Amino acid sequence: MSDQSGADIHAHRILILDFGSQYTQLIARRVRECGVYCEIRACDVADQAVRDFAPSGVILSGGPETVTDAETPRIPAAVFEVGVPLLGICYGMQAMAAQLGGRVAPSEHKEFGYAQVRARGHSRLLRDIEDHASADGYGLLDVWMSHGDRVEAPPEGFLVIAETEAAPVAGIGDDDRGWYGLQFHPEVTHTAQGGRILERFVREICGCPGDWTPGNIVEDSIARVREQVGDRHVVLGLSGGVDSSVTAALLHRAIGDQLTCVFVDNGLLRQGEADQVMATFARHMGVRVIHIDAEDRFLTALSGVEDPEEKRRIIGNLFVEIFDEEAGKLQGVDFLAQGTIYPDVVESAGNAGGKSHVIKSHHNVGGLPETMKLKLVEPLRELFKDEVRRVGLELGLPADMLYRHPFPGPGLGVRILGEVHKRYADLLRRADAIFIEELRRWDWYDRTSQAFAVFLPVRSVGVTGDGRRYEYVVALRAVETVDFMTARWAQLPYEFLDHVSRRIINEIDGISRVVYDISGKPPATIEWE
Ligand SMILES: Nc1ncnc2c1ncn2[C@@H]1O[C@H](COP(=O)(O)OP(=O)(O)OP(=O)(O)O)[C@@H](O)[C@H]1O
Ligand SMILES: O=c1[nH]c(=O)c2[nH+]cn([C@@H]3O[C@H](COP(=O)(O)O)[C@@H](O)[C@H]3O)c2[nH]1
Ligand SMILES: NC(=O)CC[C@H](N)C(=O)O
Ligand SMILES: [Mg+2]
Repeated sequence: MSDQSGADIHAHRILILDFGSQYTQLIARRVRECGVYCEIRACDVADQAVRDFAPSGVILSGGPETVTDAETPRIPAAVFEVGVPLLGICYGMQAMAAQLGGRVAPSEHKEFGYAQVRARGHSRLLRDIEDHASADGYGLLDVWMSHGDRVEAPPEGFLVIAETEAAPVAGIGDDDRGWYGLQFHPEVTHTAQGGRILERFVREICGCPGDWTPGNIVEDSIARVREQVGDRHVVLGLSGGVDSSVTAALLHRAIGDQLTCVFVDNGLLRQGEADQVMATFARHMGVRVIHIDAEDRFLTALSGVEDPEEKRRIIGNLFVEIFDEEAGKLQGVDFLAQGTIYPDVVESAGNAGGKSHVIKSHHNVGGLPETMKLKLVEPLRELFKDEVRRVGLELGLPADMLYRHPFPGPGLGVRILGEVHKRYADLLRRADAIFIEELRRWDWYDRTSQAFAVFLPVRSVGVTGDGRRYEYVVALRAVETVDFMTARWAQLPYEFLDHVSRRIINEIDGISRVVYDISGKPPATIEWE
């Protein structure tokens, strides 16, 4: 497709081959941050597909396998034949080395986490990029490693461009062909100069101009949606959260009146959510929104159910059942749109390779019933949250909507531990509203990425006035994160926590104790269930 100036915005494109790394999407994201369009394909993609893609460069991801074992993934021959620059990362470099005649072997010296690399300044890839200079003329880089195998000898034509104590060949390069390998991971934020290294590769070495911007992403998504949907109609599950709001704005722009949004009040929403959604979309943006009050249906279906995955499945199924019913009442609806984004997909192990572990079946991915009749439209499926927000700004959505904390589709259903009861949901809604109100008042809302209260169905003794109370416990959770894949607990001031705790216990009969969650992700997750 073309942008307004008529230039083909896909003319320069990077192909990323996925060998099963947890970080493949991060590579894609960093490449896009350089303003360069890219796509991920499985590592066993057909040779013809590589040629058809016509990449300006290819990046080979890391992966869990050992290249010297039998039947482990190999790089398709076409990758070496299309004559463009290559960058192998970790397994990608090891596979490159092995296939081009170098030597790779499992090593006694495994490196996981921080390492310091000595980079030799002569390669085009690493030239002038360093965190510190060493006395003997090497550039020193602070990087992040995760490997047990290593390259022992580079293939012919390659020079060693980086080394560590444990990996004498931590980087290889052939400037003539623009072929490189790095044992460390430039795509993770712990590799301080990683962004620069990837930018050097895609912009300078592959020659991509960097014109892949949020504006172009919007134009491209609109074109794809129009092509997919044609003249049929789409029902969109609109929660009022960031992802479905951006999806709604995008679809509204792409297909106008062919879009109907369905907002489901499942009885597990935040305080005041329904009014807010109807006001923003139906009244101000002129989008058609149907408001369904389904509290009883959800609470009845959840009665007696304690297991979090089971609760997600029930909630996801009911959502789709309701979308199906509403679609049936309208004319010509073939599609269901959802604001699914990449972390929902990877944590439910729904990614292309399917090699990641299931952490939680996010209701909109793993929780979908097999009998669903509607086809999915998910234009944000490959983006991370912060990219979604940039797309939303581009679409003109108000910043206070885009910078709202995310709220999971199963809502309070996974914030009430174990069985869900209406009384618990009502108590939790009030505690949560106090917490959020105070975060805003103390100017902490925008300094945390997600904050909420969790209902613990255990009772604890308290004393108010001279009376005994034997009531429930609420945990407060606040985290800082960029992409919600990893997170730190927020170091909220003690005075603030003290104030919130008092308000919750004093104002809400039925809660006698408040605790603060100090677990990171990993090893914990953001939600408690
Ligand atoms: N109450 C709801 N009514 C209709 N659809 C919903 C509702 N809750 C969730 N969904 C659908 O499920 C998708 C995933 O929910 P999720 O909470 O991950 O995203 P979101 O609500 O759009 O954004 P955010 O992550 O900011 O909360 C939504 O994008 C939306 O399509
Ligand atoms: O739509 C959703 N359906 C779900 O089932 C679900 N579970 C977690 N989340 C949200 O995902 C992000 C990461 O959460 P976790 O660290 O708890 O997995 C956080 O932002 C969570 O709120 C969900 N969102
Ligand atoms: N992160 C990776 O790509 C690891 C590659 C290979 N499995 C090793 O241990 O060296
Ligand atoms: Mg949500």
